[in-house]
Amino acid sequence: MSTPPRISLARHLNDQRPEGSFSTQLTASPDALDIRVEGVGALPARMYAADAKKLKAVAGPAHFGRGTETLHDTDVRDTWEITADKVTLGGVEWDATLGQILTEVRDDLGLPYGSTLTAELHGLLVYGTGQFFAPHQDTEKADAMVATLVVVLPSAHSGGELVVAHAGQTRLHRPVDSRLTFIAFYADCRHEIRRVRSGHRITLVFNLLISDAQVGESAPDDVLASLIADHFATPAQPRWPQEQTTTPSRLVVLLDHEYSKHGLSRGQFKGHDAERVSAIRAAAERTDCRTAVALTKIHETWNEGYDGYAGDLADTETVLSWWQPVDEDCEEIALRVAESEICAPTPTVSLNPYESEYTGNMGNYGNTEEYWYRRAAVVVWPQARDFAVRAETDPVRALEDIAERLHDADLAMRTQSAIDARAVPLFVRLAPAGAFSPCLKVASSVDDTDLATRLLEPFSIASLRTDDAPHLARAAQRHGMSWVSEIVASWLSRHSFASELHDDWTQATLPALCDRLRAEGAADVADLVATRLHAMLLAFVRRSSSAGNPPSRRQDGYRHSAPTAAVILAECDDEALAEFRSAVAENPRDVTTLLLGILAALPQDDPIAIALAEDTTVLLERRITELTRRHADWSIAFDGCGCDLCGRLERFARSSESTRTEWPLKKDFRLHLHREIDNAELPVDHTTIRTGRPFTLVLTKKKALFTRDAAARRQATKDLAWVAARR
Ligand SMILES: O=C(O)CCC(=O)C(=O)O
Ligand SMILES: [Fe+2]
Repeated sequence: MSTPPRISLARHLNDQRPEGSFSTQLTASPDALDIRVEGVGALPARMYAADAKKLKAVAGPAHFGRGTETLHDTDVRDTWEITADKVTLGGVEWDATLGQILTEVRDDLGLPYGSTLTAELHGLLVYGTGQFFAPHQDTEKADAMVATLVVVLPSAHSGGELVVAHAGQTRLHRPVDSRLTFIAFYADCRHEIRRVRSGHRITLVFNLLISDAQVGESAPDDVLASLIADHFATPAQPRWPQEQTTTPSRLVVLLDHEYSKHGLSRGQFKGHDAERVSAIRAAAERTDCRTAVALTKIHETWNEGYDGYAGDLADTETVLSWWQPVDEDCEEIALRVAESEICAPTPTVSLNPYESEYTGNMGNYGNTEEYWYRRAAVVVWPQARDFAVRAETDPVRALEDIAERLHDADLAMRTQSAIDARAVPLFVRLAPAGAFSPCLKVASSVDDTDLATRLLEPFSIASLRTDDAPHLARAAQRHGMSWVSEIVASWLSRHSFASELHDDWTQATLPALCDRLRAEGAADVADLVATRLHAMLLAFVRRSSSAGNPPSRRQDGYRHSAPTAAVILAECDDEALAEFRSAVAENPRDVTTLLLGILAALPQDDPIAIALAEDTTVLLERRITELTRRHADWSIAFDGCGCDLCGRLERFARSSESTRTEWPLKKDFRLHLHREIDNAELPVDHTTIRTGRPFTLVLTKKKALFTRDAAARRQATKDLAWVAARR
């Protein structure tokens, strides 16, 4: 199998590695610098134990930073510190000497030619015998801080070496006796001050700040450009024999140094990262690709080696957590990238993880070690796949972007979104909150009705807001009324009619949405939405009234959906109202609960309220008559499922004399009757006597039937009076 282009690319970038290093060491004559310390006075060019003693007398124990905290712990850092405000640097030649040193440091570290470094004194440190600073990274205190500069002052000592590590390499810095020794290193490199064995190590520590650090233009690199083009043209290597792979959507080139978001935004690249970034950008431009700077989180799981064998990489996951495309705003994202999209000139394993975890005894899996890293990266993707790449990274924003551009009726964009088959299925899968409006905007602007359907179908009515009205109107114009009708039907079908979401949407949004649609000249769309909901309302009434629906559940449903029904009826025409009235007349069971709720939700003088009040009155009067029970009348209204057994139960229930009956019945029949009685909430005791074959079902009417009906009658009478008072 041939080498994947991304691997050749990593090798190529390594070959191109410029001379820039992660640390450097220079010296100057001690005469170049005069130092005064408050409380001590001028320091001699060469210091001895007595000078160190004086310095310690005005110094405090040094602290170190961890996250946002400042800590003191002599197991981590054991040294004396004099803060910068107590130290004055001077000398006729000092500025010139430092300026020269900083230019050399810039070039040695491989920082862009043309950029300027400035040194900001952080403090003066005194390490006595046994003192040290454990391995650590310096916090980049200012946005522009790229490196740390240490000036070791002439003072005899042994030990106290400064060791700097980066990307698997370490370098040991020992000062040059009787000179000022300048050691500079990138602030993200781990470094330590080894224990001082004798004498005193005395240093000045500076933060190095960079300005004018824009990445320079690189001469186009033909090899790089053709490798990038190959990467996007070559399907990923299959991970198992039959795997169907596609060509990668992006290339993620991992950088070697660590950066803050701010540093990346400002293009403050360190060492050979700077060259790499500019070379990649130049090559990307030549291959019609776009680029972004990004931050990644990498999680590696290693199987532990045994018997001296190295472990192997069991699993790795890389997530882009933040990015900033060129000339655009930055954005927090969360996108998993495939291994086949990653180019790592420096392997992640040779860097320092920010967290690690060892898991022993994993049964079959052996022991594993897990590591987490943060790495900066440059992301490259073909202009032609811009939409798909952005859609995956941030679907909502990508759509908004397209929607914006479509607004200008940009024909090119229109065709692009229409043909971009890679992206649309993604929205359908994600249907993220917030994507609805941009999807609707796009759908209202493309001629491809099929694409419009695919974009909008996955959503529910709950996503449709009043502000979407103009776009819905436009989409209706473009794709036709039967298209809107289908789309609206599918949005509405996502929730059942009396569900909370449905109710909330109808009550909060429907009236204003219909108003807006009418104002936009799309009354037909408003009517369509209202008609669809009206049809759902009628179906709900029919469904609710079925005999199998327990009365208490039916009443609850009616009580809940009455305000929604009122809103729907208010949007409908006379014909629709007439239909509703006849549906109510045909399905009278408990429907007064619905009607009373609707009346309560409407103003008294509303024509709908007036019409429905009439129906309510008729139904309540009829109900009061039904509930008026003669003394010792034991009849109970019941209609069963229509089967013979239910017929027999109905005769028993409706009989005004019969109060108890015993039916020897097989188990299935008994079960059916138990269920029917419970469902209808009949005031009838139903127990089984478990003797003989078959067992006997005993039905006994409960006295509660009299109190129950009396209470219902009182309530109906009250309701009737309430309706009358409103008229
Ligand atoms: O003392 C030094 O040389 C450097 C100390 C250091 O690493 C720091 O202040 O962060
Ligand atoms: Fe440090």
